[in-house]
Amino acid sequence: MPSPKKIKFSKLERLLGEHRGKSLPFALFRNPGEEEIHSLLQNDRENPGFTGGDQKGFVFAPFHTGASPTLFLRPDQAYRTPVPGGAACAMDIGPRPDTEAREIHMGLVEEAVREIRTTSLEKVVLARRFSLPCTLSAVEIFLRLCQTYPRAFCYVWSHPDSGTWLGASPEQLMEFDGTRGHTDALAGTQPAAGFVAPAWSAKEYREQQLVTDFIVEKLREAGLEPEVGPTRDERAGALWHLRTRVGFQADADAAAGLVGALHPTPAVCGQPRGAARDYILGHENFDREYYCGFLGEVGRTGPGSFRLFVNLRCLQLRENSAYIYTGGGITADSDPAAEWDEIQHKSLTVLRALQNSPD
Ligand SMILES: C=C(O[C@H]1C=CC=C(C(=O)O)[C@@H]1O)C(=O)O
Repeated sequence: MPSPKKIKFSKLERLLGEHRGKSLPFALFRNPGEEEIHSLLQNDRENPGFTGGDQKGFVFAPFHTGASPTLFLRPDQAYRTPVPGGAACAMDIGPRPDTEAREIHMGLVEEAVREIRTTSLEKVVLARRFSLPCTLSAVEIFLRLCQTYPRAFCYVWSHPDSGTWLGASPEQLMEFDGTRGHTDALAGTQPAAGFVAPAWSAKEYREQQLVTDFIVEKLREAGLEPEVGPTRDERAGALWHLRTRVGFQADADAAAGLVGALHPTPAVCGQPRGAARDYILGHENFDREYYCGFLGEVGRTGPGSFRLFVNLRCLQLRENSAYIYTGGGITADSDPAAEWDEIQHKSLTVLRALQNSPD
């Protein structure tokens, strides 16, 4: 990978304009807490695939490998650009009420709760996709996400084999520096009213604990020693989640193998995983494609290193419209109306960047 050249935003926009004109792959991302945009551009349309080892670049993987390919971007050009200031979105916009969609989602949740109460399925994450008109450019939306969510992993990914996706993810799948790594168990959701963390119910703790237990089990199966941290409240835009960080020591091969073993975790799929995945594929009326997949930079801080995030709070940009994806974990105690409210709240993360003109 060439070492990234520092360029101004206006120059980046020009380069991207030319690149997009030729339908060539690129990824722009801003790491949590950073004030710099990283841009990686590939000069052809080849997909080298994600092979691990000494690879350097950016991976974009689907929820379910059967349906969409795992894509890998080789960075022929790499740039660093300060995030330009100014366009954060106001927080006062809400999703449009949609009675029919609400009924459908509540029906799905009711059916899943029945399944959970009568079978070995413990948790399943059920999602919804909806579209709305959008004429903003990908870069414009990306900037709004960066400026509005300084603690999220914000990205835009564009590839002829996947289309254009954007998001502001609060969830790290795994970070690994060559010897040490960690992964996050993130689940449980409540709307944020101010900066005081909410009180959590037993249902939310249980939903999140399932994710931590799954991660611990996968680490042990890989012969690694999980270092489980405390469970904390985590603010993500206008939401709170519960997060437990699990650290480990590993070599590069073991860490790469762990990515495959962990994905998709019960935070985006369910438990037991096979039954939850079958349930999702059989009941959701759309293809998740890259929603609930993972993405991130590979090989930047050394051979075998990576920093991967779960593709949540995301959208797919189409011609003059956007598909928004949002889901939530269903357990035996789930209340269908509350689950609907939860996914409506989650959709606000990207809706704000689409609907609100910052001018
Ligand atoms: C599946 C999503 O969120 C996951 C991550 C955090 C909290 C979640 C929850 O409370 O259900 C979900 O597991 C989504 O945002 O579409």
